[in-house]
Amino acid sequence: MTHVAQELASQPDCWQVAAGMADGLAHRLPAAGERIAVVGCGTSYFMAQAYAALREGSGQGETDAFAASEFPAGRPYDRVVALSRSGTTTEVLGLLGRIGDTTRRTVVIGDPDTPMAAMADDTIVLEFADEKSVVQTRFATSALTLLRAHLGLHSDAVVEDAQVALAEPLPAGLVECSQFTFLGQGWSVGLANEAALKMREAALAWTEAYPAMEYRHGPISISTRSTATWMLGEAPSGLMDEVHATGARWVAGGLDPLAELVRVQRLALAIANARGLDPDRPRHLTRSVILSTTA
Ligand SMILES: N[C@@H]1[C@@H](O)[C@H](O)[C@@H](COP(=O)(O)O)O[C@@H]1O
Repeated sequence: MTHVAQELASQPDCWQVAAGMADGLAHRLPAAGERIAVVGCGTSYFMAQAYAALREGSGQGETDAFAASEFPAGRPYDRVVALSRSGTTTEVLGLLGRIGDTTRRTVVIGDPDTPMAAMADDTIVLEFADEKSVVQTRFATSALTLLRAHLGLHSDAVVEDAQVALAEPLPAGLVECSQFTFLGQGWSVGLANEAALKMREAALAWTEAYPAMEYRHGPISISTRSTATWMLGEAPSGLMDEVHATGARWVAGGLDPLAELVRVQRLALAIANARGLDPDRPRHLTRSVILSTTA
């Protein structure tokens, strides 16, 4: 079994551990009313997008998400929350070094013995969710689960949904599709972006991701009979019919969107397998990107 397959399958257990940590860490996570930015690269950025939408939606305070390389200068945040499995990603280190001392730096990382920990005011380590693989699954979803639980938006039902996502057969015929589009709304937009990234990283699949309503404004034009359009979370009314009219396959499930992401991770591995790819050795990728110049 590949590392990524093993790590992917441990997500229900990891989410339970992560959610169980939320109360004990409450004083170290953003308090209601704080103005925060949440940052990361790749998968960690997409988790940041999801968390920002959840926190804003819950009325806990202004929350902006940025790819670490795009963090704007001069914004007066109370706190920056950086997500990074490796704790070594150059763009995150660069921004932690740039921000002024009036902004608190909280990092959520997988490995304590890393440069990011040394640059932070507070380091939350999710060692139990760290991974051997290049392609991230459980670290990112566990970090999001911790943050989601801190907002009071996690329940055991999410873990049960993840178990269902691991046990149920994948929707028939998806492995043969030639193009995949993932759609989300609110916090699941970040998850749709992550779903698309997983399919690219592990399976070299042509994937796109959009906010569900944006899909109607142009991207739907590439839809064909060999497209799969996968909605994470509840679909806007009428969208399924519009997708069906293009001949594409529509996929949607009643699971929590984070558990739906687990189904997509499984699909990515199934496609990698069908194409003879090793998802533990994804093309052109490394576990962490360390650049010689700071973005
Ligand atoms: N190929 C990896 C991505 O899969 C990962 O999401 C990103 C962020 O890594 P980290 O969370 O360690 O900062 O780094 C690289 O780009």
